[in-house]
Amino acid sequence: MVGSDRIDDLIAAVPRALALRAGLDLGIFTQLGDSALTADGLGTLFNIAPDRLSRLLYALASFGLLEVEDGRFRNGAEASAFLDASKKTYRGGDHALLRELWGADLLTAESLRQSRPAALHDFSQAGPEAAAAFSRKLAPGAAIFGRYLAQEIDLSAIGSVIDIGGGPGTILVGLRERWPRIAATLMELPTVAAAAPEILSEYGVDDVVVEEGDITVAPSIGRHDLAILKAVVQVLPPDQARRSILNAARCLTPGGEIAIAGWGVVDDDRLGPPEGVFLNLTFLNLYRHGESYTEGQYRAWMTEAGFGDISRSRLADGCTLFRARLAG
Ligand SMILES: C[S@@+](CC[C@H](N)C(=O)[O-])C[C@H]1O[C@@H](n2cnc3c(N)ncnc32)[C@H](O)[C@@H]1O
Repeated sequence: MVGSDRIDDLIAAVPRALALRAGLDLGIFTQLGDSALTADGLGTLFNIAPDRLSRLLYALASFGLLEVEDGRFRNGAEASAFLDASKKTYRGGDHALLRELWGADLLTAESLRQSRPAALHDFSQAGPEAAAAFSRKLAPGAAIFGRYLAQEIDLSAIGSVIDIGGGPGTILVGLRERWPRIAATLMELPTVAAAAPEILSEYGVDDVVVEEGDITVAPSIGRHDLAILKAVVQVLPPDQARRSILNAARCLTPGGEIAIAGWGVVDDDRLGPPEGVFLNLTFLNLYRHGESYTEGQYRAWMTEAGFGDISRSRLADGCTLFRARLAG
């Protein structure tokens, strides 16, 4: 008889992910740090009744994110490495963004039935407060991506980098932890650009040049050795996606490099990678036109823009990275 293991596994994964989210929302993993605390101790620190909090603590312990011994809870190895905000390897900063994305994901059937995004997110129409709030949600993950990118690309010969559609601009923060001397420019739509300096200053950075612009209309006013477009092409309709890459090429010096990244990329058969396939559903709920474009589409747009040596790789967090270079 055919069992329903696959369906059972899928359904079982959701409550675990939601428990993880609650733990991140409360800051449990960070509060625990390297210590071991009882539910009473944690309850006092969070001002939450211990008998209620302990349900979450045991739930997190049931799948190994926490460990429990003699009523004391401590971080398991993975939580200690990736969910404690005091660690450089922290990955939990995205939880505010995930709240928005998972909320949107619940609306997929509705978006399809209504032929419109049920949780519309329009970057060009967002007011200053909404734009700043969204950039804040992006900031921690973008800084982490900047660190990944700094490990991936040798930037020793790069004098100037531009992060196009960089939101809060914190990719540049992560990148320059390893390559501090590189001049950095953020190019963004006006409302998003306006919010960036304050967020960057919270990361201790005040020397990023913030340039207002629409990459689908014109390139940067400057020329740079590296242009980054992360999670930008995927939010645009196809004709604008193409133009964003054409204009990104015009931001570069001869021989300059482009790094196009995002989870919103799919193989030409559209069956993988899972990040791109499922983010494509999230996009149905958020954007009128953005989507996970195929590798073939990205390659065609880059080739048309004059790029050669096109390569595709996958970063540790599942993000797709295309790299390519203009002729010298
Ligand atoms: C999903 S966010 C990604 C932000 C950032 N790159 C990151 O990965 O955290 C998409 C960003 O693209 C920007 N954007 C959208 N259309 C743009 C355009 N035409 N020109 C410049 N930026 C644009 C948005 O304002 C937004 O900050």
